[in-house]
Amino acid sequence: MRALLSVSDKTGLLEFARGLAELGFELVSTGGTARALMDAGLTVTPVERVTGFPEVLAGRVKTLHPHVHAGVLARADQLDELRELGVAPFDLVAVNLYPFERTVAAGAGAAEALEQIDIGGPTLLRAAAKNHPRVWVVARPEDYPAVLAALAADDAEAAARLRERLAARAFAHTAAYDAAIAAWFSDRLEGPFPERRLLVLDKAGDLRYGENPHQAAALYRVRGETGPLLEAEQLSGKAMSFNNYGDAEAAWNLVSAFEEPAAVAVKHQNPCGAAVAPTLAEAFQKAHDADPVSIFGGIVALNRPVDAATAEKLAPIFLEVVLAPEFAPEALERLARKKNLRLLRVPEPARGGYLDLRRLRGGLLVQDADVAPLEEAELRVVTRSAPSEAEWADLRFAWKVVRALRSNAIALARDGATVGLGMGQTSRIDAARHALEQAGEAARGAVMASDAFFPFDDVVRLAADYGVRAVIQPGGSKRDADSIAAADAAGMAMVFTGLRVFRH
Ligand SMILES: NC(=O)c1ncn([C@@H]2O[C@H](COP(=O)(O)O)[C@@H](O)[C@H]2O)c1NC=O
Repeated sequence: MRALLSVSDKTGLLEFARGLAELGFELVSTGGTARALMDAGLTVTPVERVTGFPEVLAGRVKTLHPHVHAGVLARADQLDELRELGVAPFDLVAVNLYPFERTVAAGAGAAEALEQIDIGGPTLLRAAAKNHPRVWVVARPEDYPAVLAALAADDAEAAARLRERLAARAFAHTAAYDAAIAAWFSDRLEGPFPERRLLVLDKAGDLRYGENPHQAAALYRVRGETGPLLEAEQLSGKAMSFNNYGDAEAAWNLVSAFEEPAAVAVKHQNPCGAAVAPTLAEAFQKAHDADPVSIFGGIVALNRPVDAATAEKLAPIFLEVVLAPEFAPEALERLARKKNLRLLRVPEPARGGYLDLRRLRGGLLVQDADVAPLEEAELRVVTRSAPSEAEWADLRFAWKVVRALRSNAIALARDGATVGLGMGQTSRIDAARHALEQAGEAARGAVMASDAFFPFDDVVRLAADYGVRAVIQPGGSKRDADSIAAADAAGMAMVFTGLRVFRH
């Protein structure tokens, strides 16, 4: 039996090769792999001896030769033909590829990136995978132990099943490799919306179920991307559910928008309370008090390490998930006592652009994620009175919150905390009504943010009736003048952002 070993990542190589040698395999290898094996005292046939041709062009051509590929591709019923050609068969191919993705992620230039496009390796993997009824193909070091075990066992059927699984993995591996190369070209030549985009999804784990118990679900990573929830470390509690992930991401996105200590509670993708304060414990208390009913069973995101004081406030409340950049040991000890509460340490604030993908049946809507900052230079006071300093702070705060709500959305805030939220309504006046009714007396002296312009002056008039003092909204309606006049009549200040922030 003969094995061809040609690997860039030499993890586990020596143990694997030793195991193969003990099973009676002759080992054939390319330059660096052969050297590593020989240095470890193993007997190796250099691939040049098989091809009768040196490795040339700085490694661009090593295994690309009929004496290699005929040996890999010959079916069991073609071995006589192979013998007549004077070519010996290969029974196993273990190849892993030049690290193209890692090289370009490290900022390599075009010339270096091109050199890292493996040609011979994928060719070998595809050939061996095609011929899996006879040949073993091993593309990942983590598969070495299973292959050795199957070779040592006397179960031809189980071995054939494993060879088929390995073949499927090898084709997925080379396809993903080519997808990374294609993405590298298209990013450089076509930008984020190329004619064809190849998404590679790697399973991160099965989920117990989807949005509802009758829906099966799993979590996947998008190859080449990272994200706060994908990088998060679960410190305690039950496994995260499908809905937990969605809600935790929504909470993390909003809490990451604040510089000062902040707390955000989310239910069903929408914040139900958000607040900033000099300390995290105060911020959480304010976010909780914003809607002490809805937070029940909610998800809380905090943008500072959770200290003992905050943990004391979190502990009595039934929550699904708490996520934060860190947990102090006392806080962890206190909260981990609650077995059902999931605690997530999230290393990175959610910052920077990414592509937002939304599924249609048979299609995908792709857009830049809405991370555009509020441009101070774009802010325009359009009323006779301007916001006070405290109102400005609340307007900026409310604007961040309204962006996180499903449209149509209205957020009311006061003293760095939400006091009323209206979201997911089909009319803006209904969103306003919901927010104002929820706030009640707390609307007096509060500020209001709207995710899109006011088509009529009704929202402003209603807000004035409740005592709202200042409004922030994109502006741009045909009837802006009516809303401005209503604000002026009530002595309210109004600021235009020039930026619409729908979330559908
Ligand atoms: N050109 C070839 O014929 C060729 N054959 C195998 N390789 C790659 O060479 C690497 C191993 O090289 P070495 O054994 O010299 O460290 C592997 O990643 C393998 O995928 C090749 N290199 C690139 O295409």
